[in-house]
Amino acid sequence: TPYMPLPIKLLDNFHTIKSTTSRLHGWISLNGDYVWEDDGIVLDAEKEAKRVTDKAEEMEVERNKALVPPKLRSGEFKPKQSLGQNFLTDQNTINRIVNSFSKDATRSTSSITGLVELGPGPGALTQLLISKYGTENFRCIEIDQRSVELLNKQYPELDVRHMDVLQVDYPGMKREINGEGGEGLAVIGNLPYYITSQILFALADASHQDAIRSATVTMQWEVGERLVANLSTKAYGILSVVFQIYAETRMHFKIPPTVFYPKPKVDSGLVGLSFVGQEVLRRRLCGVRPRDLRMVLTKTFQQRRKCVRNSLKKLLLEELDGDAEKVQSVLNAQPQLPAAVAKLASEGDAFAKVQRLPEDWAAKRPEEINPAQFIELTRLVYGDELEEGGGVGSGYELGGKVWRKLKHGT
Ligand SMILES: C[S@@+](CC[C@H](N)C(=O)[O-])C[C@H]1O[C@@H](n2cnc3c(N)ncnc32)[C@H](O)[C@@H]1O
Repeated sequence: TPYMPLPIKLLDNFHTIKSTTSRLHGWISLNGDYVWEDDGIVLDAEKEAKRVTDKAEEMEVERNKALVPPKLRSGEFKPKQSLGQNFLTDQNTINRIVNSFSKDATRSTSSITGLVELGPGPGALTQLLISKYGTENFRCIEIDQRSVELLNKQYPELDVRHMDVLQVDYPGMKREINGEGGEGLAVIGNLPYYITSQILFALADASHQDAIRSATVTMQWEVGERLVANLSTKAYGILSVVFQIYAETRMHFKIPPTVFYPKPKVDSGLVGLSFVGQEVLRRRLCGVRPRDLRMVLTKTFQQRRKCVRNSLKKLLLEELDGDAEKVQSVLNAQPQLPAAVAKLASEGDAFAKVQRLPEDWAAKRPEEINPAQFIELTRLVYGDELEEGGGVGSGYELGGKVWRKLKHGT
């Protein structure tokens, strides 16, 4: 259908087809049909890819021209500050957010099979999402009864759930839409900023069970900066470490206060997260338990100016029943990577390649330790679930609620 998202992944494949044989074997048209070389059609792959992209964007612009953000009659829907209600009023920004969502959600697969909007409010994003994806596989989560009523009236087919976004059972919702073992959900939302971190941590937990594939969400600019922060910067902290282990993160663009009503006092950013999924996550953690990682991160970043030796000493004393000698020997250890991680590193895996702790790790501050190294630091303090032969122990659960218990902002 003309409303199908552009199959970016398929276009990637399409390039691959050309590069391996230096001749074009096939191409994909806008409606998802393949045409094979055998059909007698030979095209310039890059030109065709560009043509398809341009055409899709042109159609998108045309289609969205008819849309305007919902106008609320005065007195009908007074924004509540306590619920973080800052409504989008600019259709161009709405289009850009939804376009970024489509890209994030189709990075590893060609189509979106289940989507969830967090906090639809009066429906600025909802309207465009329905026009692109329909209502069947779409769920909205909203705590404000007024919004639920408004959306029910406007889109009777749409499933709007009147509930707290922090109580969503994502694995259950995924099963409901896509069945057992189906694709993870794609999440979108202009979030209520007062619970941003908690929402994100709940998504990380859900990704333990492959319930979430991607999230494209607005947040306060500074929080977004923390998610994508590089090592040794002021913004680097728990959010950076967790989400750079659990996902690929990207800052799509900055959003000024002027496109919201009422105008927030801060700049916003649209962040895209593509969760790596259970299999890659298990490989990255290689037997380390997420709840232990959480403890190490909390202890070290609580005292971000202190070196790791000092901030972990108390924790180690507790773990090692007060045996100061053992604590010293851990703090002086030069740990090797587990064989499975070393193998990945030697094969060029970008994450594993930087996973080994440096010699002077104990003298470093937490902001100097990269996300992969935090996994090794946790292994050192708490051990892991690896068996004799180096395999991951049976019964090794990633966990249901691990991250979401963290206090907001830490
Ligand atoms: C920033 S507004 C976005 C509204 C709309 N999507 C837009 O872009 O114009 C955040 C929305 O989240 C809703 N909300 C706030 N706290 C919530 C919670 N705990 N659970 C579910 N929804 C919540 C608010 O009622 C509001 O509609």
